[in-house]
Amino acid sequence: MKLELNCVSKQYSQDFWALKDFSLQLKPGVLGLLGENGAGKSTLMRIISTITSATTGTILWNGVDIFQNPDAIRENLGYLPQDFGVYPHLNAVEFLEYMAAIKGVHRKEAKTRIEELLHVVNLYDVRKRAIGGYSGGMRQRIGIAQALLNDPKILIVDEPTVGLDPVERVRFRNLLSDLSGDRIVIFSTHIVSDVEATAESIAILSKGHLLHHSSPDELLETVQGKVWEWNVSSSEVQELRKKWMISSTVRSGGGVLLRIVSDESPSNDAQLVSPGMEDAYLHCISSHGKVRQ
Ligand SMILES: Nc1ncnc2c1ncn2[C@@H]1O[C@H](COP(=O)(O)OP(=O)(O)OP(=O)(O)O)[C@@H](O)[C@H]1O
Repeated sequence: MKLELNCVSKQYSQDFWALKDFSLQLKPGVLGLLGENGAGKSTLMRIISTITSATTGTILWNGVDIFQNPDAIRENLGYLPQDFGVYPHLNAVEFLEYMAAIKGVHRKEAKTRIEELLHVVNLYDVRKRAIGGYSGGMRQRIGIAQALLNDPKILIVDEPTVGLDPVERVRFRNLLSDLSGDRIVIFSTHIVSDVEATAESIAILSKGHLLHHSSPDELLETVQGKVWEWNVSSSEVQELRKKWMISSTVRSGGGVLLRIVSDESPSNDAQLVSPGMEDAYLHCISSHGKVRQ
């Protein structure tokens, strides 16, 4: 099972490329697609889902060109878009039956599958309640259930954790991780901690360019020996921001504990500390700061 993206680009206007020469090979497991707002994540996901066409490049699903032959990927695809809308008056079972009909899943098969999926996403007990009364996290879980109706080999979820409270976020990313198995799961987010725990590989996208693709450990390795903590007084912080890349500030005692990503020690008083994923992401984005369309 292999999804190969070769130099995929999307041009929206004469001088604006939302995606430029994006190349990646994907195998089963969770890919965390990390990038700020406007980085091009949704554009990429819509292209893979064959909803939007690419301007140039190719995507091969098990060797078959999906732009020439979109059905090859569509029948293997589950997609949860960012702006997933539900029918508030339907209950979970009615909604999933409706979605199964649209996807052409046979009625009898759909019944068993829906029952099974309601357990997987932990909504079985509330299956008869109107979806309009569900919390944000419950809605995202019904969204995942609809994306899984055809037991897809590729599951694409676009910023599913936006608006979820911390408990629901953890529950949702654990669910994605459980679902990966022999599937390719592509999970986009701008929240670093979302991908840290669940993704087998992380792709960092910025201004339409793929900046980095590796395992989480390899990404962390890029900032090994470059993360420092330094206690300063709060009046110094603003000035230090101009000079150093500060990944976090924490009030401590009368001062502020800065976390700085830098090749060199910012001060004799600074201490080298273990890097975190947030530091690595920041380092990656800023060291490619000159990337432009
Ligand atoms: N249909 C469109 N026409 C013109 N520009 C578009 C269109 N869709 C997206 N864009 C622009 O392309 C860029 C990438 O958008 P995209 O939605 O792919 O980013 P994203 O990483 O998913 O961001 P977000 O997290 O905000 O959804 C943005 O600057 C966006 O404004």
